Amino acid sequence: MDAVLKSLPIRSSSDLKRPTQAEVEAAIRTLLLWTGDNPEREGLLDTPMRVAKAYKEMFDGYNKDPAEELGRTFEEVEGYKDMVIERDILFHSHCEHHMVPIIGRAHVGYLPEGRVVGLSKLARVVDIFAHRLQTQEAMTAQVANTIQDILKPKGVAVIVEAEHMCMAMRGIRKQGATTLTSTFTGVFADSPEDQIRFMTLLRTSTKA
Ligand SMILES: Nc1nc2c(ncn2[C@@H]2O[C@H](COP(=O)(O)OP(=O)(O)OP(=O)(O)O)[C@@H](O)[C@H]2O)c(=O)[nH]1
Ligand SMILES: [Zn+2]
Repeated sequence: MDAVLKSLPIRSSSDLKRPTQAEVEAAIRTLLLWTGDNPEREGLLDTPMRVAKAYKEMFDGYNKDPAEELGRTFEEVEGYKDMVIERDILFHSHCEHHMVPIIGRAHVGYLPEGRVVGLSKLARVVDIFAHRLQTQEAMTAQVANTIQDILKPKGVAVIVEAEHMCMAMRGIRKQGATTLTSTFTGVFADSPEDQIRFMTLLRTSTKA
């Protein structure tokens, strides 16, 4: 549990009182009134309950510890010394400013140092951080730094590209604009050559 709390972007659990289901549903009912709709009409009667359930699922990253996902490692495959890259990891997150979706993909690579991790675990780490309120910069750094700290490879490279619905659906209303962020740790941090190789491999495709 301590490890979970350490990885959370919040102060400390003692500062926070988790609301009851009834309190959450009342808050959602207030939001329904804020839209101008009538929470008593038939179609909206169960909406507070459904939204509370949906929030539990969309924000389940607060209850998960990325260290657990990265804890099970395998000995490096003999003879393989190069980068391991999992690209096009699709994710959904929510921006911490407006609580509306961020939709994008993450590309995660690392240079193994003795141990490798199951490929799905890289995507799980992305999802854990995506399922919290985020800025794209923070999420990118959290994914890279967590893999670096727990797996301790020679280096980690993470690139995230995403569309922020708060820029598409409201405010400036620029549909299709995407934000690119990157974090390079370990040997990647000081090696433009490795960063370029990572980006070159990301663009490499054997698909027709
Ligand atoms: N750096 C960064 N900014 C973000 C991210 N998600 C949303 N934002 C921006 O956060 C800013 C919040 O700006 P504010 O002026 O406080 O809020 P606002 O009046 O709703 O801003 P507008 O979106 O310009 O209408 C906006 O410029 C958003 O585009 C993110 O992941 N990273
Ligand atoms: Zn936003």
